[in-house]
Amino acid sequence: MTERFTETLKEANATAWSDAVDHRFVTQLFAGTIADEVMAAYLIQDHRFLDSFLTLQGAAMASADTFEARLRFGRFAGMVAGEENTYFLRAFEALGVSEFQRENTPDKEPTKGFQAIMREAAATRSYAAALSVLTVAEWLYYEWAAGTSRALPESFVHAEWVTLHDNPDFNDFVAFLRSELDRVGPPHADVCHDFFSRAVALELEFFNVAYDQ
Ligand SMILES: Cc1ncc(C[n+]2csc(CCO)c2C)c(N)n1
Repeated sequence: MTERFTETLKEANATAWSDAVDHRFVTQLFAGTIADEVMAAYLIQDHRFLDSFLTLQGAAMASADTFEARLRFGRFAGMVAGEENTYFLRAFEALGVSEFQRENTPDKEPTKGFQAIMREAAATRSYAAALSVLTVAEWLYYEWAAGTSRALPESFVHAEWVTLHDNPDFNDFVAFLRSELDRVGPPHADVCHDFFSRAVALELEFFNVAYDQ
């Protein structure tokens, strides 16, 4: 049997991929030992990431070649815009992050990098390009979160950040993205490799800079 296209993409970026999935951010998140300042710095940047992510998802929805896919993106966008946004607001309150602090914290480099690559992918109007970036953002998070044998940390700030990325809806969406990219990617392999590998590098940097205070 030939290998899935998405598996080939991941293998081409195996080192950066596993450095991100096994990052100390993940280990400390599960252990509940992550410093509040690190978690706060990460979530301030990630809330902005979510904004550009939703923009790219809109582009994927527009460029998708089937009605089924458009429905699937639409359902997921509703979920992200609803529940997920309330997590951020509750977490900011629990961590004592004020609106003033959020508004006056500059974008870090990987946040800017993600905003740029998402705009770039959307501007290509290519479904395969948009999927390449979205698949990294979802699948990589699925891989670190879906450690079934690990107990959940106590604080909801930590525990919900795990369960948001390990639940049936999310896991199903990751499977959907992969199967779409397997289906439409191969004729555009170069474009997919390019976007995929830049997105993996940005994911790793995104974790790294949460520790720069
Ligand atoms: C840097 C960064 N990369 C990926 C994700 C994961 N992610 C982003 S949007 C989204 C959809 C709804 O959860 C998911 C899973 C993240 N949060 N931050």
